[in-house]
Amino acid sequence: MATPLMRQYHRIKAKYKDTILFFRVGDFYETFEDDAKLVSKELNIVLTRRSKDEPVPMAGIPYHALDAYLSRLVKKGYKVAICEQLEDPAKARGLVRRDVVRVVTPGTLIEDTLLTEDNNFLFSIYKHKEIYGFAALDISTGEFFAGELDFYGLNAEILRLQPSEILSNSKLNLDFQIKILAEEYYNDYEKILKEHFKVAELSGFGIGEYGLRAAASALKYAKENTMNDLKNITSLQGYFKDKYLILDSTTLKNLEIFHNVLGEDKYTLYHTMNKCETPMGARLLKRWMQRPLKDIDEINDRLDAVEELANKQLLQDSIRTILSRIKDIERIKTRVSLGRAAPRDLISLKESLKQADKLRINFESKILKNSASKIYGIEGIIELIENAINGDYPVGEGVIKEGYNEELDEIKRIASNAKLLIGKMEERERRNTGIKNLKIGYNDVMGYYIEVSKSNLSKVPKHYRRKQTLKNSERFVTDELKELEYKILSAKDRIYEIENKIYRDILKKLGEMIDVIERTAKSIAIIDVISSLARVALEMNYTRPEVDESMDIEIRNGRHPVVELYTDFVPNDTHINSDARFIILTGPNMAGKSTYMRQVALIVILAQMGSFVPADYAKIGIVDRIYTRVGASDDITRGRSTFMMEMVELANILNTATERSLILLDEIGRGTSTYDGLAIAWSITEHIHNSIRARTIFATHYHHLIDLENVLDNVRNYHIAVKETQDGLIFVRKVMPGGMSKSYGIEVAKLAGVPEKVVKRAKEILNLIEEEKVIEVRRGKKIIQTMLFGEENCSDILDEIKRMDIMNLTPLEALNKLNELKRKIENR
Ligand SMILES: Nc1ncnc2c1ncn2[C@@H]1O[C@H](COP(=O)(O)OP(=O)(O)OP(=O)(O)O)[C@@H](O)[C@H]1O
Repeated sequence: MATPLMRQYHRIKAKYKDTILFFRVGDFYETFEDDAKLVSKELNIVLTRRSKDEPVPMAGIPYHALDAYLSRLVKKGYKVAICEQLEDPAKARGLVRRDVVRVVTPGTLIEDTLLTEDNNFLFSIYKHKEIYGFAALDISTGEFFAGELDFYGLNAEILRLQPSEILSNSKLNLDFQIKILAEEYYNDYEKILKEHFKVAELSGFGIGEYGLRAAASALKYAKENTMNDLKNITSLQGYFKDKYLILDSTTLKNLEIFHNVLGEDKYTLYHTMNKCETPMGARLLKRWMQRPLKDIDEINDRLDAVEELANKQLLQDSIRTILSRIKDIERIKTRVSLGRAAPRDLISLKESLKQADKLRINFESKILKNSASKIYGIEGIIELIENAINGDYPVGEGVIKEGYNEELDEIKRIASNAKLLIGKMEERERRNTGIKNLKIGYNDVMGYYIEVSKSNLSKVPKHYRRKQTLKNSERFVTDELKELEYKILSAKDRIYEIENKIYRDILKKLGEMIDVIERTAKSIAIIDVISSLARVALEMNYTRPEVDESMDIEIRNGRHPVVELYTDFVPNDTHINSDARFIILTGPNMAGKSTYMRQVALIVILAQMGSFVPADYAKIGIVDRIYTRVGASDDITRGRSTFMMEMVELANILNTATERSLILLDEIGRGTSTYDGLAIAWSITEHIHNSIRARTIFATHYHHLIDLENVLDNVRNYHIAVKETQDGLIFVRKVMPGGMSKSYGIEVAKLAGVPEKVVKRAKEILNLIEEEKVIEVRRGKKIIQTMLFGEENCSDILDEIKRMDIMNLTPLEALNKLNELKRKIENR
């Protein structure tokens, strides 16, 4: 028979079946039964039994360690329901009332200790046929946006945002863990959104129905789990992909924008460019990098701002000093509006706003001017916190400043008076009784007492009442002492109550000014990003790019922003325009082909996000999407071969690229036979050149492809020069016009330390192949297959046929001639 406590547990657990239930019992959060087994395994804590009579598996954690354990479970993707005691166990009659106050899921965190500086997105998907409505909500910052995408776009958006939790109305073939939500989360979308945003019409959002459904589900889910009405989420932005340069997931990966090939954060474009001083700035920089712009005016506005700060180093320095003193007020704002901000938060907010005030500088450029002008109305907040908050003290124990509330001050006066009187009383009683070591002490059990040592007991006056006998002394109380004690203790309770009420009021008042904090946080973020871009521009010697509607990508002395940090970098030029749209780039392995192609793409991305670029000069005709087909990595998880992966990616490029896109191809067709590969590479080049007409750089080993320059108008050959010396190859890393008709695979193999014998033999075989014009050599047999590439190999036979005078041949002679020709061909 279960005890009442376990019955209560089961009742609550039944409502939160899909979560781990943390059940508060005294100073512990306990888990029971299957939860306990799981938790003990995942957190490596002891699995015990509740009691001998009730052998339920149990594992508990001390209440003060909650956040640390929570964070570990949530990181592993678990949902945890926190069940609290809703009344003081000392005062409860019978079983303490308990209920769940919050369900913690990875995508709905607000606890500062569980969050990193990065955004923490909850992502929701509503699939309808081929349309994917989606919404991304970060309740820790209040950011919320929604839109509609196709499958590729959806995938890219997920990769970009790295959400902590993904919800969906239906099963999807994605590489991410997805939680299927009931239809009701999506169906009531009109009601959910209208009520939350207090609007009569949803059309104002400019977001399609499926995007709205996804948004509603995210909001409902977040509200349910936080058990909060999430007033901090004040707007829903439309996500319109036409506005941005699209970087799909493959491209983000290949260009190492946010993660390098090893999946780390360092040696990435973001890491290089992020010199932001505030978390708000760092998050915004990431957003700008995820979504470079296409609108020339908007890009130039950003560039103007970067230029302003890049040119004024003193101003830049002082702005950065100011920014470095600003805390994450975007997150504090959220905690204020959720009523969860701690005194420390308010102090940080006040100090940050004081700094923000200094950013109201007379800027020249539009964006900076605009941002500075939006920092206003902060005095009220600063004043309120300054007047009310005493310091980082616990609420109820002195957090409210003297002079803020009369009633509180009065009670504090009474309490401190009583304390003073007790202090005086000690003196007086020593005098009156003549007991020199008489002491007034305090403990939680007895309250105030007068302590007299055994040797002085005879001097104790009659009105002292004995309370406790210790080894060497006795403790007494008097009516007067108890009266003073009552004053002090009841004052303490009152102070606790009043301070809590005042504190809540302050949070409420701040909550009413939340738009001021939000506006200021946004301005700070923008100023921070601009100053970060200006700092990089200055430190790394970047230049302002020209951005226009042309088809040009003209770069002089361009550099790879990341590789240049750790090598002696050789800058290179790029000349792409409407006449020279398709670059075929040849050069041996290790020459720097991939680095060069990435460098071009990164410069385009930087330019369109409004940054200066690593080059002496750059002119970029707006690009609408960057495609990359780089390197070969097996996608073992999906069971696709390297070649298959390559073709899937190619299909995507060929089906969706436009004339405005930039395509980078590295070694197409490597995973198949040489003929196949060459044939595919050839026909893809023709197709992109003739039909898609996108700007393209194609790095290849197939030096046969350089012949295409003669056939296709807009193809240009370039190669990366190497020097051949007696000791082998030297890479000079210089991109030069013209194709390279030789590949240096064997030399590179030698450089890599392949044994001399193997290298020598490879050279022999290569000579054989080149002399005999064969391309396959099997098992030591010399010649197996004649190369039929191009007509010249049979030209002597063709000449012979041309020369033949058929009219003067007898049938037998003709037959003999035919036989002879056949034998000739067979012998090749
Ligand atoms: N312009 C440059 N200046 C200095 N070092 C460079 C330059 N370009 C590339 N490198 C260095 O050369 C190395 C090889 O470059 P990369 O990977 O681009 O060669 P690759 O031609 O693409 O080789 P593969 O065909 O084998 O993939 C890189 O590690 C890089 O550090």
